[in-house]
Amino acid sequence: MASVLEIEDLHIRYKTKNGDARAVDGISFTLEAGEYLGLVGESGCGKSTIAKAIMGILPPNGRVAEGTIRFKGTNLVRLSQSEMRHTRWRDISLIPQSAMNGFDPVYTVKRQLDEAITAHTKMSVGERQARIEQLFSMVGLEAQRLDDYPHQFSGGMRQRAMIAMAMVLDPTLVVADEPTTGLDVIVQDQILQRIKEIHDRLGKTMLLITHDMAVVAENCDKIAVMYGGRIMEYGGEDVFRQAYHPYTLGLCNAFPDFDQRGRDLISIPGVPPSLLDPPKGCRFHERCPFATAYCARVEPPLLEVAPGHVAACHYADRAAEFRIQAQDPDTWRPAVAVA
Ligand SMILES: Nc1ncnc2c1ncn2[C@@H]1O[C@H](COP(=O)(O)OP(=O)(O)OP(=O)(O)O)[C@@H](O)[C@H]1O
Repeated sequence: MASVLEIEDLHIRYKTKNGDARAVDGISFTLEAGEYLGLVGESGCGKSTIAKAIMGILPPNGRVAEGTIRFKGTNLVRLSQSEMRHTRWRDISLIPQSAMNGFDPVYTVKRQLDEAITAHTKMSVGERQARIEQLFSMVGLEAQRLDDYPHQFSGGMRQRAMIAMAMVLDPTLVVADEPTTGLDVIVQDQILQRIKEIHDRLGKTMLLITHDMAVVAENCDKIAVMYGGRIMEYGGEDVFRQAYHPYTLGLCNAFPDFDQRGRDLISIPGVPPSLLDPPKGCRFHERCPFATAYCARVEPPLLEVAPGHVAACHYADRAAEFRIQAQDPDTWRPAVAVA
């Protein structure tokens, strides 16, 4: 049987006045039914672009230049706008960033859920009412709030309602793109908990996009680490526990609560590369404390480092040594000059 989502050698470009930004530059990954993948990486590495391409909502200056996005075997890249409209929400839905979620302020939340059901199904009034009440209960909203307008909800409640909207047509795949942005920490936890419950109880296939390593470590069973438009490391929970890529090691160092070591946070020096003209060789070499001249010249392929675990580092065989050195702040202090 076909995988739920199979992305192969995906390249996405944005036209800008300074040239094409290669936001996604040769990415492949697969999501099997019921998997929960966390896509993590610093701001600007291309995470949201992947979400938009899956949903078929790239902005006008963005395009898939190469590669395929297969949903249950169908290449979404080849679908017409109207075919994609049919797939969106019914088969694949999006939980967007809470700061910019998509309710219309002039209609009640119930009416907006009802319209989504009416547009895609032939349910009777009674069936629709029952479905909406079930969705409200699933996301932890009280039924007496059904007739409220979006502005009568708190930010956290609106995001719960947004999760209900994403689930309204019982899609196979749910993409959550930074779903807790702008919410306070306690509400963030509650929202992530709800999403995880939906995954666990309904067996939904999910893709969670976030820059927060701790969120991915807590929620997801598969992890992809992105940098500069490419995947640097991919696998199960071991991606964080037994990282092979120096970038993953650097990200783990930079996050609080990520482990119980009670250590100081260490940030990765420098900034991510420009995607208008990405560096030659390994995209991370300019910030990597372990890089050599070879890294600046030759791009490392993603190779298996352990069963079900791949990493794109020429020196993955030295990972045990890197893991120890990466815990020393001095390792990350100087900008690394590569001859
Ligand atoms: N509409 C656009 N036009 C031009 N360039 C864009 C556009 N949208 C994104 N980009 C560029 O594409 C790259 C990837 O952006 P994207 O939003 O996918 O990254 P991200 O990892 O999701 O970042 P963030 O966490 O900040 O949302 C960035 O360099 C960004 O500047």
